[in-house]
Amino acid sequence: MPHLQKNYPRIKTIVNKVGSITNEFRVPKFEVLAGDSDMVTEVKQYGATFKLDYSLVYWNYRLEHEHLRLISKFHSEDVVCDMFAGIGPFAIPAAQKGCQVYANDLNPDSVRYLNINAQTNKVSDLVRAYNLDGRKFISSLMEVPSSEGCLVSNKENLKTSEKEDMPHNTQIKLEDSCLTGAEFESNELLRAKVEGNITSVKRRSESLHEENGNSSSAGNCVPERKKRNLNKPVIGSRPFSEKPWVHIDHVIMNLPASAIQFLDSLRGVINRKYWKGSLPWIHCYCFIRSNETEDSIKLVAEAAVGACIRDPIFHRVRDVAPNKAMFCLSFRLPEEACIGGAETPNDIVTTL
Ligand SMILES: C[S@@+](CC[C@H](N)C(=O)[O-])C[C@H]1O[C@@H](n2cnc3c(N)ncnc32)[C@H](O)[C@@H]1O
Repeated sequence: MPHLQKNYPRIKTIVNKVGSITNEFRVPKFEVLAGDSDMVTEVKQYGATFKLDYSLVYWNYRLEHEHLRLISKFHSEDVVCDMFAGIGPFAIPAAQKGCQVYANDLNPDSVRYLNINAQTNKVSDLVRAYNLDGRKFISSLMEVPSSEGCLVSNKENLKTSEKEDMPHNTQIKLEDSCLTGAEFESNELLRAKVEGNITSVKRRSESLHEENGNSSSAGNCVPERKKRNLNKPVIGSRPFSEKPWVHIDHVIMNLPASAIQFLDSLRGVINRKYWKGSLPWIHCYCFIRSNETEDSIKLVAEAAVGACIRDPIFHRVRDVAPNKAMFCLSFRLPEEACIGGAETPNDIVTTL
């Protein structure tokens, strides 16, 4: 077979996916049909190279077009937050475009490869990687530090019934969980972090968004381009915005089986007093079964964020089974979901 000859000897292992994915990290099980049992490999998507271990992390080559579609909506100066980043198929190309990316995954192996891939693709300066549960990640990221004059956590401003268990000192926890590739490789440093000997990872303080002022492009998925010095080269040329609580343009939530249940973590985390410019676009992936509709999914999302969602955009990503399709629900976070935003309406229907 000519194509086999062409690929030989690069193909070292042939595997077959077995069973369905049930584990938290969405890692499929494979049986080795031929070759090495080592499942570390390299793949390419739209000019980026990704190293991964198929036996340890999630990877789905079928999402290439979707990764590209979403990134095409971003502008080079956008700040992106990827709650379930995996090994970086959104984060790396977004950073290659010039975006600053806060990328998180609960799977430590995914974070390790995310950092390796950021280095390989020369975008380490624009990617901050975290190893936290998605909820903790977003609440920590949005926490206004006391040095900014905010003495209580954002969640403290919510009604008691809406409070979640907020970890004390979340800012320190967030910094402790932000690991560069080199740090991840260093067991000693990791141990020191766990033991609390190191409380922060050095951060550059300048905020890109302080100079941007207010801008808004409600109803349009492509945010307005912000003013900046166009003489500056895009990639790696500016300090990373270290104040995520001041502005983020996009939040990516690609965990289709349950991302919609994480939407409540966006409720009451943004404090309008500190936030500059328009609210972020949320890109929440979900499955829609034949007994569900876009309207029913919208109601679930509204109940989670505690506010009406205006002009949602549903994009069909792919069919995953005869009665089940993967969608991306994109919407701008409503003002009512923020502290100091418009008042939360109490007439939201929560039943399906
Ligand atoms: C469907 S994969 C998507 C990965 C990547 N964004 C992509 O498009 O290929 C979902 C990822 O979410 C991670 N994950 C699962 N539960 C999580 C949680 N509670 N908090 C953060 N990440 C989680 C998994 O480890 C997995 O890497």
